[in-house]
Amino acid sequence: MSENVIRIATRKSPLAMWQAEFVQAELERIHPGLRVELLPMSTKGDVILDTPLAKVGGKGLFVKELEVAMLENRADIAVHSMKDVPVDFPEGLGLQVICEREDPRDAFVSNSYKTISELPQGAVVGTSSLRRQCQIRAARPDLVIKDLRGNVGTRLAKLDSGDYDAIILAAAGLIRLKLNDRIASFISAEESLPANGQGAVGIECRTDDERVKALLAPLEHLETRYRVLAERAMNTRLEGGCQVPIGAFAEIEGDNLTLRGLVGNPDGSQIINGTVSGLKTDAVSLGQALADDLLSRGAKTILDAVYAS
Ligand SMILES: NCc1[nH]cc(CCC(=O)O)c1CC(=O)O
Repeated sequence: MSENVIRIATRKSPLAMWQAEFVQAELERIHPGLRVELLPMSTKGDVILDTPLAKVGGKGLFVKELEVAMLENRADIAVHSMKDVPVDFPEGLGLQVICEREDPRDAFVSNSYKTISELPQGAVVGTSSLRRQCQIRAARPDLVIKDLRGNVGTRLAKLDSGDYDAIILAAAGLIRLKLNDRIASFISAEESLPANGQGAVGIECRTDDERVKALLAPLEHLETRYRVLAERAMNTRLEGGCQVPIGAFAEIEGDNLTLRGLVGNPDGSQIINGTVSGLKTDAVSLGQALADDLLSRGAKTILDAVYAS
């Protein structure tokens, strides 16, 4: 590989392309003379659209092909939404950089209503996220949750065609695609605790590629790293696949990190909440401690029941 080129493997969805082009522009800005090429590709997750995501094997489906491209040296880096990155990496690959986080909240999107509480009895809400479903049903058991797949544009088109009264999307994706005007309201973390890593972009590369690692280093945002490390550590300790409603959201003030976590069941009839605080440099152990706390207060029973079903 030429010394002056970095190749980015990316999914072809508009949001994935935005994220890859963002990293491309940042790298070219920081390193004059560096050429950054995009290698757009389809993943299994993009192809299987008719089956609920929770049933087809989950988030890893969106990253496998990108990882193979890096291992086969057809690409050097992959840019991911941290929310979609599985906790384990294949041998030889690692998450090198976490970039500054966009708004981590969920967004309420509707052409008729401003907030969840404005929705009439029995209204139909679109989301395929068990985390969102659990928290919405806990607050509003009357609402009907209907599966909603596809990229952001597809989901908005399904809302506009009248299949749903409202849909829930990550605010970050809408903001990045300049679709801010579709956000009827932001859903607070109290109403819907975000998913671990939501709104953050991470960059994966070969662990032995010192040239690429040095070029990527300036894109690192340390505060986001601590937050996402804490959130992911909680998920990892819970062994949370995407079959289980889990929320994890960290915030930092000064040197202090506060992590809120939640485990529930899909119908929202049970939710276990918890919070830990400590030094941001202890992000991983804080995440693990919160997971243990949730497990000891009922999360274990919920997780066992969900996995057995
Ligand atoms: N699950 C798909 C996905 N992965 C990342 C985002 C949004 C952007 C982000 O969280 O960084 C979305 C769409 C959504 O949840 O609405």
